[in-house]
Amino acid sequence: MSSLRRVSKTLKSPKCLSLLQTYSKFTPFPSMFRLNDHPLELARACCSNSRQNSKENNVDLSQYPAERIRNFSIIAHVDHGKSTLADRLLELTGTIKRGHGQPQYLDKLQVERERGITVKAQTATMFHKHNFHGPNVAEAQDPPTFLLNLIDTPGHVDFSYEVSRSLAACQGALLVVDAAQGVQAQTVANFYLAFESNLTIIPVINKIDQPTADPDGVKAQLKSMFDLEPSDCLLTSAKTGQGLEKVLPAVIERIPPPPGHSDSPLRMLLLDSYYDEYKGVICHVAVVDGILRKGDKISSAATGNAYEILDVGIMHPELTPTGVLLTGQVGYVVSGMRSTKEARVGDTLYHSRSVVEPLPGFKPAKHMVFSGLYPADGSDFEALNHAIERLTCNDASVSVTKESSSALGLGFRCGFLGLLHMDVFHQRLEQEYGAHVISTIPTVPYIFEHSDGSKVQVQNPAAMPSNPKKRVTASWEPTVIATIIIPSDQRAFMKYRLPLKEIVVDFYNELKSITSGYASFDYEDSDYQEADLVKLDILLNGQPVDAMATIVHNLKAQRVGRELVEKLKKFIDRQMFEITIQAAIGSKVIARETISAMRKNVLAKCYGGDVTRKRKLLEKQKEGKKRMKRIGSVDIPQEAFHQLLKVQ
Ligand SMILES: Nc1nc2c(ncn2[C@@H]2O[C@H](COP(=O)(O)OP(=O)(O)OP(=O)(O)O)[C@@H](O)[C@H]2O)c(=O)[nH]1
Repeated sequence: MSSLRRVSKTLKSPKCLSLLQTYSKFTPFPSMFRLNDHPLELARACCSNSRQNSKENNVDLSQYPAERIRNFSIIAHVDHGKSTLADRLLELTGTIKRGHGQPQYLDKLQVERERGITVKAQTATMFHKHNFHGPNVAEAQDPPTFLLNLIDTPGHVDFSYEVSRSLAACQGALLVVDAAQGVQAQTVANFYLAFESNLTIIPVINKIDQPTADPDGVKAQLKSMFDLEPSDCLLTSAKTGQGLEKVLPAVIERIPPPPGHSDSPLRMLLLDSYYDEYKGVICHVAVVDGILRKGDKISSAATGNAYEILDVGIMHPELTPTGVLLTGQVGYVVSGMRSTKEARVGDTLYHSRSVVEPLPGFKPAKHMVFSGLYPADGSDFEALNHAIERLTCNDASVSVTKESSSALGLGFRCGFLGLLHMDVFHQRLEQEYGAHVISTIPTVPYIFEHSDGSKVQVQNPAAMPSNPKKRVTASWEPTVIATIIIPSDQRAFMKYRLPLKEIVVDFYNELKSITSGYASFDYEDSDYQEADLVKLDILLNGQPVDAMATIVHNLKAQRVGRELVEKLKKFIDRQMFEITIQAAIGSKVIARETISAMRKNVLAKCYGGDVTRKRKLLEKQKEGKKRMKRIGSVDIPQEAFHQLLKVQ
């Protein structure tokens, strides 16, 4: 028997197999290992694997057991300085260079940079030396290094789902409050999110450099509203750097290390994902128990699918391969997931060979606003489908179902967490995927009861019968509990129950403008209440346009109908025939406008024989036509659809 066959036979003996199985629980073999492999090959593969696992790209994660890890979020009301503070902490730890020329480093999306808001939570890993026990112990000479995972979260109410998901990976949070503005509506909402998740909360009073800063006043607010001790508050200016040196020591000393058991079977929580053209789906994960190594075989508790870990690492601050993630660490994995449907946020990933109890996951996102999304050019349906699939990988809070409209063709009905969320999703589709999209009037999920006692939830006005009075016996609309804080001389804290539809369109902007930007607003969903609802149809030359239908309160129908037809008249160009625009409830027309006919000859001014000029004008006209949607015989510019979103 050759030596190779002898080794192979020995390896296959029952005793050796059971030893291997026990051993492999702790030291996974490279994925290409098979029992018939040559022992030298096997040894080489194991060595290179462990080298790669322990130290890849100069980051040796084996030095960071759970007690040297801190996972924390930065939460705050919008604009109180989260992203700027995150920048300073990344600079302080040398994770990014000072003056890297890109403020709000973690706001990576174009839409975030343009609007100056955070819409996606972002994670970055930092390393920081800290002398835990004071200067008298031996550690003072060479203080230990801690691995800190920072998650910057959005402040706007529409993205609080991102915040609650981020908190699931953390044991603590920096609650940032503007020293001049004090506690605002999202400060309250975010405090309770963190408090209910049992996180250690470190209050940070930021922007103390402002002339109107009142840190003592804010300390008193934090004490009276949240029972946070004034002596626990850190005072900082993320702009001047004042007080920042106290932030990371507070994180390390006050926030507990992640719990979890390194010797238990692997359980990873899938926090987020996005699609990369070269690597496929990249998942952000938190290792709750056990150890993950490159080459491991993992399974998804949600889908049952199995994958091999092709790459694993941390965000330091960009993807940095480490070959391994230990208990309590937050990082990324690439596992060959092809479709975004496979990466379910909140899923538990575990070693395929083990049996584990799935982690609790996240509460499903509650969709407040629904709107139809259609390709501006009907033939682009597949391209839009592809773009939506890719984008929902990075924004799992959007619900998508296919629908069709007689006016706009094949499209999608999407559920969003709010109007800003809808707007941002729309903008990301255009900017990141080049998709040209028409959105229909946003609607909230209404409930209708029919005479036979059956109830239906209607997310698309087109799905509601034209004459509700005949077939519908009762209707209900969703409401919210709104919190409004006005930090004027006499600080007012108001709580109202409002119909959701009322706050969906422009309520926030109006509130800001009538209070000169001082009021802040947040809401949580509440019960349904009975309401007298009707479907308002829009007709162009007598033909109802399903994509423009909307559901409104009977009392408001007249005003909304008038506004809609006036808006349409303003944005539809005169065409070669007369166009009538009507708003109707059932067969009753409640508003009407007419656009008179004209003959538009773009060449009319081109007397003389300049062929190139004529051609240019015709090309321009053709381009203009592309941005039109033909409904029946009427060309409607995309802008008209956009304007309708703002009515009500
Ligand atoms: N004066 C002063 N301005 C600050 C300070 N920190 C942040 N700012 C400014 O406040 C504005 C908002 O800062 P961001 O860091 O974007 O706030 P944010 O909380 O991340 O905002 P969202 O992500 O939209 O919720 C920016 O113009 C910052 O330059 C500070 O300490 N002092």
